Amino acid sequence: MGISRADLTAEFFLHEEHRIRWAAHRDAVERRGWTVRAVRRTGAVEEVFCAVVDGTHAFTLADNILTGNCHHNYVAEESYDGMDLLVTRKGAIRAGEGELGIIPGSMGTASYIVRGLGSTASFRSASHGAGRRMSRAAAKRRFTEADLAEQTRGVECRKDAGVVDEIPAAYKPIEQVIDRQRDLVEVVARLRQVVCVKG
Ligand SMILES: Nc1nc2c(ncn2[C@@H]2O[C@H](COP(=O)(O)O)[C@@H](O)[C@H]2O)c(=O)[nH]1
Ligand SMILES: [Mn+2]
Repeated sequence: MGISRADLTAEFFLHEEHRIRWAAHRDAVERRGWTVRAVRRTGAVEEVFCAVVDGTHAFTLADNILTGNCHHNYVAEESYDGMDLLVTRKGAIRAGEGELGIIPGSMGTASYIVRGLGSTASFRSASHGAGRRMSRAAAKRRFTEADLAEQTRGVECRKDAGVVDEIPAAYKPIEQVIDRQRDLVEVVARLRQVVCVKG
């Protein structure tokens, strides 16, 4: 995967020094046709944006925001009003009081790091993402690769027909989805989409 200078805008860069370096080398020759065939150790040290904490699957973002893996399809034994229940979170995350979670938008829109408010009305749960506004089949009928390229402009990601069913317009507006669950979570950080890797 490569990030091409020509595809980037100044807003892409989180660090001022990186923005300045990019601006100074804008006219550098692009090597779009190149293919990575091998990766070797060079001893070079680069600045990174997050660090994994051993054993916990947690990592920190800029400003020391601690976050981590966030499951959204599982069953857990939990107690409510003295009753021991099996809570199934299928397309939902746990939002216990003070617990951190991730609520993503789509390939082209923002993601949110949130902190649960522990609402028992939702069995301490919140949404696991913006959620679909149309099926994968409907998205494929309605949108083209060109629409996908347009809606993911500035994001380094696949833009081919194979992922048109995940086009941003196939999902609900993440800002609205977050707004409508203010009683379940508080926003810790809004993350701007830069790279999206499909597994
Ligand atoms: N940041 C991204 N968010 C995405 C992507 N594909 C989907 N989504 C959002 O997450 C939920 C859950 O997705 P799922 O594929 O696990 O069902 C979904 O409702 C979207 O709001 C993505 O590529 N990047
Ligand atoms: Mn997806």
